Amino acid sequence: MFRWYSTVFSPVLRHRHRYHRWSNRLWSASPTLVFSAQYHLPRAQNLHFSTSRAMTSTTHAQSSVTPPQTVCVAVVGVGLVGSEFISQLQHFPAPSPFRLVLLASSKKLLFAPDGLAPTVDWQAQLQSSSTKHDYAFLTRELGALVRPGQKVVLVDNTSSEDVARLYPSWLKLGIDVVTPNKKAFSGEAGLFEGILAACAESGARCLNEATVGAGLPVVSTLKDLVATGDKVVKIEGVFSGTMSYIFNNFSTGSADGPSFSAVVKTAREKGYTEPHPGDDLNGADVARKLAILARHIPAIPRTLLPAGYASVQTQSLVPAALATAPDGDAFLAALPAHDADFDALRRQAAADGAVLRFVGVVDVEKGEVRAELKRYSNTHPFATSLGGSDNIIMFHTERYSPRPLIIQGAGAGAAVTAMGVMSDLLKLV
Ligand SMILES: NC(=O)C1=CN([C@@H]2O[C@H](COP(=O)(O)OP(=O)(O)OC[C@H]3O[C@@H](n4cnc5c(N)ncnc54)[C@H](OP(=O)(O)O)[C@@H]3O)[C@@H](O)[C@H]2O)C=CC1
Ligand SMILES: N[C@@H](CC=O)C(=O)O
Ligand code: NA
Repeated sequence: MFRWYSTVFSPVLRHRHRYHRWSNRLWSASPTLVFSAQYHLPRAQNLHFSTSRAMTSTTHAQSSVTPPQTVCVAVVGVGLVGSEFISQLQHFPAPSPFRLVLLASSKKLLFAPDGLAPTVDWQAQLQSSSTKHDYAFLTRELGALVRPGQKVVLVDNTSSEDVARLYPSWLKLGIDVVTPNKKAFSGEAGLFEGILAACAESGARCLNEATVGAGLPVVSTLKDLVATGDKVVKIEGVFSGTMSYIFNNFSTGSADGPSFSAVVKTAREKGYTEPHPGDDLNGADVARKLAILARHIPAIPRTLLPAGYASVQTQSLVPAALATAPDGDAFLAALPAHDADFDALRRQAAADGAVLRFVGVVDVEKGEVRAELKRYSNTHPFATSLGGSDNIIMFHTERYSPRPLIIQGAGAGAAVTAMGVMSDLLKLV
C-alpha cells in the first residue's frame, strides 16, 4: 500500500575528504560567510581558521561607526504564519527597531517605505492596494533601502519555490532573508550553494530556524554543536507536527479510534499541515527537514543528498489514487475512501502492543537519511510522551553519548512557527 521512493545511499567516510575540500572553499570565500558553512569546524585546522576569522570580525564590529538603528521588514506571504508573524512584530515592545515596509500576497503588494503604523489594519490596506505583486519592483525598492544604519530583512512566509529561487539575488543586494519556507535549503544543491555564495559576497544573512521544528531551537542547536567541535553521530525523532498530531490521536495502542481522514482534517484545521496536506502525508516535509539538517553536518558528504529531499529514502502514506489530487480540498474529500487501509494498520499494531509513529533519521555513520512509518511498543517514549503536534528531536553526538540531547515541544502551528521566525529576526538586530 505504501510506496518508497528515491533512494540514494553513499558511504559517508569514503567521501569525507571531498566534503572538506568544499567546506574549505566556502570558508576561504569570505570572512563574512554566515550561513551553515561557517559552522563547519570538524577539524583542528578549521577551528584555528575560524578563530582568526572571528577575531577579524570582532575587530571590524568594534571599529564600525554605528550599529543599525532601523530594521526594515518586508513580509512576502501573509497566510497563517505570515499573519501571526506580523502580529508578533506589531506587538514588539517599544522602542521597536522594526519598520514594516512591505507586504505581499501572491497577487497584491503594499509598499510603505516610511513604515506602517503598528496599529494599522494591514489586511484592509493590502486588500485595497492597487499595486500588483511584482518582484522586479520589490527587489529594486528594497535594495534601495539598504544603507548604513538601516538593515532590510525579507521574511518569506510562503511555501513557494519561485520565491525561494530569488533569495540569492536579494542576498547579493545586502537584503537579509529570514524564512520558515523549506524549499531553498532542501531542494537541488545549486540553489543552496547559490545562497551560500550570495551570503559570502555581500555579508547578508539567511536564517531558517523555523524550517525544522517550527519555533523549537533545532537548527541553532545543531549549528552550535558543530561550531563548538562536537561530532554528530545521528539525529532521529519525530519531525512533523502534522504526522505527530495524526498518529498521537489515531494510534494510541487501542484497536479502535477516530478515522484517519477525520484526524488529518483536524490537523489541517489546526494549521499544522502544509498548504496541501499531501505534502505532509507523502513524507516530503519530513524528508525536507532531514535534508536541511544533514546539510549542516560536516561529515555528511554533498554526494549523499544531490537532489536534497528527493534523495532521502522516504515512505509515502498517500494512497496512489490521491497522488495527483490538485489541491488540499480535493485530497481531503477523497481520503475517507482509504480509511479502511489505515484502520487495518492500527489494528495490527495494537494487536502487537504497539503504536504507529512517523519518524526520521540522519545516520551519519551509516550514511543513511530516512523518513518512515514505524511501530513502537506502547511503553516507548514516542508512545507515552508525545502529545498534540509535538516534535521530538534527539541529537546523538560524541559529547552527548550515551544519552542524547533531546528537544521536544509543539512542532507546528502559527504561533510557534512565527516565534521561530521572529527569533531569527532578533538575531539580526
Ligand atoms: N504552519 C506551520 O505550522 C508551519 C509552517 N511552516 C512553513 O511556513 C510557510 C507558510 O505556511 P502557512 O502560513 O501555514 O501557509 P499558508 O498557506 O497559510 O500561507 C502561505 C501564503 O503564501 C502566499 N503565497 C504563495 N505564493 C506567494 C508568492 N509568490 N508571493 C507572495 N505570497 C505568496 C499565499 O497567499 P495567497 O493567498 O495570496 O495565495 C498564502 O497565503 C510554509 O513554507 C510552511 O512550510 C514551517 C513550520 C511550521
Ligand atoms: N506541515 C509541517 C509544518 C512545519 O514545518 C509540519 O506538520 O510539521
Ligand atoms: Na526550529
